[in-house]
Amino acid sequence: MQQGQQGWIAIRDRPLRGELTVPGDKSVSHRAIMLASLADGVSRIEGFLEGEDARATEAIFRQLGVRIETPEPGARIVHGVGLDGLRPSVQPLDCGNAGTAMRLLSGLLAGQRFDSVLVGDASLSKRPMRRVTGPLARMGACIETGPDGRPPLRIHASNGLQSIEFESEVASAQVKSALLLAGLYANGETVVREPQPTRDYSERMLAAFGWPVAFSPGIARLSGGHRLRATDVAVPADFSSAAFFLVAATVVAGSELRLRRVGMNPRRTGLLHVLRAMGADIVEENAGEQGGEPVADLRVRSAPLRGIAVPREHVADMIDEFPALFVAAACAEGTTTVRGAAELRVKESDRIATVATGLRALGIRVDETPDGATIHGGRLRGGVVGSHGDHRVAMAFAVAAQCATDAVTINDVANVATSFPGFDALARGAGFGLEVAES
Ligand SMILES: O=C(O)C1=C[C@@H](OP(=O)(O)O)[C@@H](O)[C@H](O)C1
Ligand SMILES: C=C(OP(=O)(O)O)C(=O)O
Repeated sequence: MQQGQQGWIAIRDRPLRGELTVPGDKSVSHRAIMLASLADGVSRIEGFLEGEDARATEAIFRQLGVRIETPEPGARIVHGVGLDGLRPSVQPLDCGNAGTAMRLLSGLLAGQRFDSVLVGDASLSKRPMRRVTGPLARMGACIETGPDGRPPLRIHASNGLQSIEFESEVASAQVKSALLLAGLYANGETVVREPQPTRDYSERMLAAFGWPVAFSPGIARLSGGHRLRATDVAVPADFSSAAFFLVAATVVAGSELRLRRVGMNPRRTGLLHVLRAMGADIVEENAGEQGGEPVADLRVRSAPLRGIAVPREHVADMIDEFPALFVAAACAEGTTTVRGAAELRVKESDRIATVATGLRALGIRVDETPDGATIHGGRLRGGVVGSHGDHRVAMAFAVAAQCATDAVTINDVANVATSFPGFDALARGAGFGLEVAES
């Protein structure tokens, strides 16, 4: 372990058992703070993710003059300032590790009558921003990027935005949401079309806050000139956090876990279809609704997996689940192929390369392609892997360790707190062998 880094030593312990609730959805938490801040009136958010990414968004809105109270952990009371009530910040706005914060804010701040600067951590500072600044410029926004279209973003005061019809080349909810948020401030109708449908939380939540928005899979449209009305938001548990437990309980023999009240938005549950096609035993129970989102308890029992070709139509619906899926594929019999997932190369790390490198270190053959990989299932052995500062890669290797023959040391895991604070304790409680090691 490198000096000053936090890591894990993970080892197979016992079958995973019990019931657990994973923390609130990150995508919904970001959006709840944003829309509640721009609304007229006071909104209460329940199930807010107490992770660094969502808290970065919260801190930014405080900096922009919004009063946000924390009556108890996981709850927020947001005193909305109305569409034009934000105040400029002299200090840069720090998005930390959160691509969602930076991209959505670029659209929202492009409509303000003041300048803003958005910065991020080392990982976020390497991620591409032209995908949002390009179309926003067509709407009349003036945004300077760092070299090569990377952060920081200097957003100049708006002189008024014009709506556009935009055909996105990448399937990205962040791009779509940035343009819709800019569209709140634009003249006319903003239309976004996507090559594959992506998560529709912005559209659903805008509608819940009373803004007329028309959307169906792959297209969203709204016009400027309305107001947002304060609304209470109940954030469901994050499917992407549940994913690590779905895979772990599937691959560790003798396991049975129940994950309570997991968000089941169909644009998020691609992994469920793929794991089932590989042979997983996952049952949905108590299906219901929470805050306008479908939720269900997921009961998962261990089952042997076989490799498959992941259908391309599921890729966008499981874009954050590939580190976990790669581990499932490593434990499966036969080969699993992933294609059409080049977006993985521009996440918190290059997730194709970082997961492939770690799996190879644990004895698994992985052949990379520019837009995916072929994973040859086999016997995982112990070893040392790095997360490359990527929360989902760290958690995926904690899962991999539960079916490895020896201990796996996972370096650089502090970033897990961005999306899943308390993962290690929850995982240990379910039966993971997982110790924190500090150098
Ligand atoms: O809109 C969102 O909340 C998100 C969209 C996805 O990113 P892209 O839009 O870049 O695919 C996803 O990877 C990210 O974790 C959250
Ligand atoms: C890609 C992710 O988030 P973001 O883009 O917000 O950094 C993620 O959480 O896996």
